[in-house]
Amino acid sequence: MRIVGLTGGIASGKSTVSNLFKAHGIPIVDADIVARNVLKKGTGGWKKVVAAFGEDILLENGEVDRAKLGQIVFSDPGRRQLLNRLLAPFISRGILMEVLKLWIKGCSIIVLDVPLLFEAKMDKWTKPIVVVWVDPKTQLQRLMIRDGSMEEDAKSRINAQMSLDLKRSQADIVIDNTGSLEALHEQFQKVLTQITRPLTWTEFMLSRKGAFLTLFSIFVGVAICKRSS
Ligand SMILES: CC(C)(COP(=O)(O)OP(=O)(O)OC[C@H]1O[C@@H](n2cnc3c(N)ncnc32)[C@H](O)[C@@H]1O)[C@@H](O)C(=O)NCCC(=O)NCCS
Ligand SMILES: Nc1ncnc2c1ncn2[C@@H]1O[C@H](COP(=O)(O)OP(=O)(O)OP(=O)(O)O)[C@@H](O)[C@H]1O
Repeated sequence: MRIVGLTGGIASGKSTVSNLFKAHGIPIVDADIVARNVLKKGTGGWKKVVAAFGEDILLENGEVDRAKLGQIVFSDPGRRQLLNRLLAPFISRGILMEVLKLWIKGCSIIVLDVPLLFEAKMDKWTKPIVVVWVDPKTQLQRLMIRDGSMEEDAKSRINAQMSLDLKRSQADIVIDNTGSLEALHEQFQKVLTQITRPLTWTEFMLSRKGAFLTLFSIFVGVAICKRSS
């Protein structure tokens, strides 16, 4: 199974791109949805977060007040690291379960849409890594419009993530989403062709599976030679 990593910055257009993958029948594992599920009332993640942040972050119905928790963690790096540390094991486990389900279903290619793919060191699970890049001004504008947020709040959310330029430098494939949706669709078609084509022999040999098969063949070959000598 090929696991494609899809990442970028907040409001850079990951969900827009992942919807295009979905429309082409490619299943998506969305880390934001997994993260929401592991913070639902009564779950292990919820208990840890309530114990660390206190009941003040709860709504009357006992669910986490996401807007309130967001305000706390996006304005305080220490509190954000604490939240990340508490939720990371639940989120990785949740993502792994979703991947396993799709593997059991026999999917040959899936896309992991993870905003913090590099920050959470999940990049090693995925190949190729697609980064949706956008210029900083457009990113800020789109974020403020989408969330109806003030500039200061939007900036603090952008600054809570690794810089988009650094993410771009670590990508296998970059989608520049600064332009129109039509321009995005055009780039997407090329990316789709690129990631759905079969691997060349060299790419396969350089992949982990290829390296494993090569080592395994050498090992079996040596064992057979030893037996027959
Ligand atoms: C702080 C929370 C409650 C705010 O909820 P809210 O509904 O306002 O935002 P939402 O979850 O939709 O996230 C929107 C975007 O914020 C960014 N973001 C979310 N969490 C983080 C974080 N810890 N650090 C940096 N950016 C983040 C992502 O780009 C995400 O797509 C929520 O984001 C959360 O629980 N974050 C911690 C879990 C996490 O790491 N999620 C990212 C999945 S890898
Ligand atoms: N090329 C585009 N032109 C105009 N608007 C766009 C374009 N691409 C995305 N948008 C809009 O920008 C906003 C952010 O896009 P999207 O929600 O896909 O980002 P995201 O990276 O998934 O964000 P998050 O990290 O918060 O989940 C949305 O309102 C979306 O409709």
